[in-house]
Amino acid sequence: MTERVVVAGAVYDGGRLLAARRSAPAELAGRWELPGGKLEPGERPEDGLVRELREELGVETEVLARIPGSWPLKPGYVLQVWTVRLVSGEPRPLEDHDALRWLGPDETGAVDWLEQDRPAVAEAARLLREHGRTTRTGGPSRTGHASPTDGDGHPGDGPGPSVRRDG
Ligand SMILES: Nc1nc2c([nH]c(=O)n2[C@H]2C[C@H](O)[C@@H](COP(=O)(O)OP(=O)(O)OP(=O)(O)O)O2)c(=O)[nH]1
Repeated sequence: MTERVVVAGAVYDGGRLLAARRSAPAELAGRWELPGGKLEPGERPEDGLVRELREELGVETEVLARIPGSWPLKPGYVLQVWTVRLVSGEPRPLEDHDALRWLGPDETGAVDWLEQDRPAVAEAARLLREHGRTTRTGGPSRTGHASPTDGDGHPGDGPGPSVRRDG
């Protein structure tokens, strides 16, 4: 049996990771996940992920890199995860979710993730922490500009509530 792939995004913006709380089905409702959905037959994973994030959250995204691994879900389905950069739009819980949260790399333990998402979330947080040390990702960049190349950056200047500057 070929397994069907569920593609999910570790969506980054302003040095934080997006968590989405499922509203359905009943057995998953209330638990947090990386947003995404089922890949259509013949669809490239990167294309499917951009499509799902547009449908579910109303945002445009750019897929960055695969987080190595493949995690079993319900029988016949596996989860694969990519890091994703938010390009434009403000994520809204349009489908499948009833709440969204931006979490700093040291805050990912604040929500009750689905078990199957935990390894990818841990790796996404690690990458975010590592990346945050070498680039200025502290300030929110949800307006679409993502080239913090000049100026001092002052990562704490923006309204982002949960950005840590240490480390
Ligand atoms: N999107 C997503 N689904 C996950 C994750 N972890 C996990 O167990 N799942 C499960 C929940 C669902 O049973 C399945 C994904 O289905 P979905 O309902 O999000 O997919 P979809 O948007 O394509 O919806 P549909 O075709 O069923 O209408 O995988 C995750 O991190 N992201």
